[in-house]
Amino acid sequence: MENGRIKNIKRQILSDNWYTLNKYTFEYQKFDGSWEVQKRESYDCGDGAAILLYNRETGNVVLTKQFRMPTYVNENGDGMMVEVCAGLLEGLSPTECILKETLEETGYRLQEVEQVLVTYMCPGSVTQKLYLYIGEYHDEMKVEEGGGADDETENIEVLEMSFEKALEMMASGEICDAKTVMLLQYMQIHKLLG
Ligand SMILES: Nc1nc2c(ncn2[C@@H]2O[C@H](COP(=O)(O)OP(=O)(O)O[C@H]3O[C@H](CO)[C@@H](O)[C@H](O)[C@@H]3O)[C@@H](O)[C@H]2O)c(=O)[nH]1
Ligand SMILES: [Mg+2]
Repeated sequence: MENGRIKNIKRQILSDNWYTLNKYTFEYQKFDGSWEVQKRESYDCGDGAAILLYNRETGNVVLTKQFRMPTYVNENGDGMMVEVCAGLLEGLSPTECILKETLEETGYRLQEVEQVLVTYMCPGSVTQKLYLYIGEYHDEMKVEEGGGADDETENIEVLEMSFEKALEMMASGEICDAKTVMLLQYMQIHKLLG
C-alpha cells in the first residue's frame, strides 16, 4: 500500500465461501492529475508454490494430472490438466509448503529445493503470487504413494516422463498450464536436462 496515486480504498466482500472474492472501490489519480473512482473485483485464493521435479541421471521429470473444473468449463476437453506439483501456502513459508506438497502429491521426500521465479499469475483479477521451484529427485526419495492429502478430494495421478516428452506435450498444447510451461522453459533455457 505505497502508491500516492491511490486513495480511499473501500473493500466489499462479494463472496466468502471457499476463497474470497472482494470488490474494491478506490480513487485513482490519472496522468493529468485528476482523480477518478475505479471499481475492481479481486479474487483472493491465497499465495502458492509449485515445483518441477527433475532427475539428471534418468533425464525424467515428475508431473501431476488432475481434474480442474475451471478449465473444464472453458474449452479444456475432459478438464484434465498436466501440471507441476503445486499447492497453497496455508500459513507455511513457500519452501515449507512445497516440501509438504511434494510429499503429499508425488510421494517424494526432498530435502533441497531451489526457488527460481516469483510470479503473479493473473494480476488483473487474482491476488495470487506464486513461488516457483525446481528440485532434483532420485528413486530412493520416493517414500509414499502420493496422489494428494487423504483429507482432500484431490485424486492426483503422478506422471514420470522424459523431459523430451514433456516438451513435446508443451509444444502440442497438451501441457497448457502456465506455471508448468514456465518451469519447463526455465529448465530448457538453463540446460539443466538433456
Ligand atoms: N470443497 C472445495 N474444495 C476446494 C475448492 N477449491 C479448491 N478446493 C480444494 O482445495 C485443495 C487445494 O489444493 P492445493 O494442492 O493446496 O492447491 P492446488 O489446487 O493444487 O493449486 C492451487 O494453487 C496453485 C499454485 O499454488 C495454483 O496454480 C492453482 O491454480 C490453485 O490455485 C484441493 O484439494 C482442492 O480440491 C472449493 O471451492 N471447494
Ligand atoms: Mg495441488
